[in-house]
Amino acid sequence: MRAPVIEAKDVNLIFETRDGPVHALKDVNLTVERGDFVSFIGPSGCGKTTFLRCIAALETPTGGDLKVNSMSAEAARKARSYGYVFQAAGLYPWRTIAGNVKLPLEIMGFTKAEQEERVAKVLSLVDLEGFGKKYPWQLSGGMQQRASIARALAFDADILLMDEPFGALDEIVRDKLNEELLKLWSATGKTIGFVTHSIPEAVYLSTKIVVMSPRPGRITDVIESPLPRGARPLEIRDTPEFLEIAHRVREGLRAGHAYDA
Ligand SMILES: Nc1ncnc2c1ncn2[C@@H]1O[C@H](COP(=O)(O)OP(=O)(O)OP(=O)(O)O)[C@@H](O)[C@H]1O
Repeated sequence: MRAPVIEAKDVNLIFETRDGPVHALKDVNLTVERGDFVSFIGPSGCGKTTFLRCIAALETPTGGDLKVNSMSAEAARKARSYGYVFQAAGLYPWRTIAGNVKLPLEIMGFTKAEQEERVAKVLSLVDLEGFGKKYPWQLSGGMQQRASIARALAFDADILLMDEPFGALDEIVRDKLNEELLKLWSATGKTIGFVTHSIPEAVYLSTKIVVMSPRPGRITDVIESPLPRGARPLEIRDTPEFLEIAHRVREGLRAGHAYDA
């Protein structure tokens, strides 16, 4: 049996706002195992980002229990258990690509030689060899996002948290990055938590799809994908198995809305 990396038991998070309490997460129960690729999908406000932020100890649940690598989320953050990729690449324009990727390593006190070695390794993992000396503005949006993935991978955390990393990119670039991300995931064996609004993206990438609904933010379905683990050709999206899972996700999203009405 694979080891659990994320274990959420009855996790609740209520934000106290001026307009009253907002139940961003209600009774969330989820186990993510080592090497899983988990997508969180659901309409705006269903708590996808909040849950990812709880895993990263950027938010604290108001109830329940959340373990990351068998520790509290706070301890896992201190142990540098995860890299985080945001929707916007967020690269510093005054630093080169290598300089951006290196930044967390500088902060963590890696030696210069280790920094160089790791930067070369992760830039090659995201297919950006030869671009280390360029500045962010010299790269396309897709390449910038690959650089931000490299930065999140630089210190070799075994969990990668990605909050709609490809949401702002056009579909062709997104397809290519999805394909590359799956290759990277198979090559590294990382556990990935991935927020998306796109059904095809969630189904194409994931071993587990978590369907969520808003008001209160909650999980309405967890789908274990029968598609093969590892690299998947983009054409898999035309197979009956793929379309069947996509249908189940769509039904889950629709059911969540019905509950809302
Ligand atoms: N810091 C905060 N203070 C108050 N309310 C918040 C805070 N962060 C999130 N919320 C509320 O919690 C709910 C869940 O928000 P969250 O951003 O997690 O949803 P989401 O599913 O990621 O949405 P989107 O797809 O738009 O990013 C929303 O109602 C949001 O307004």
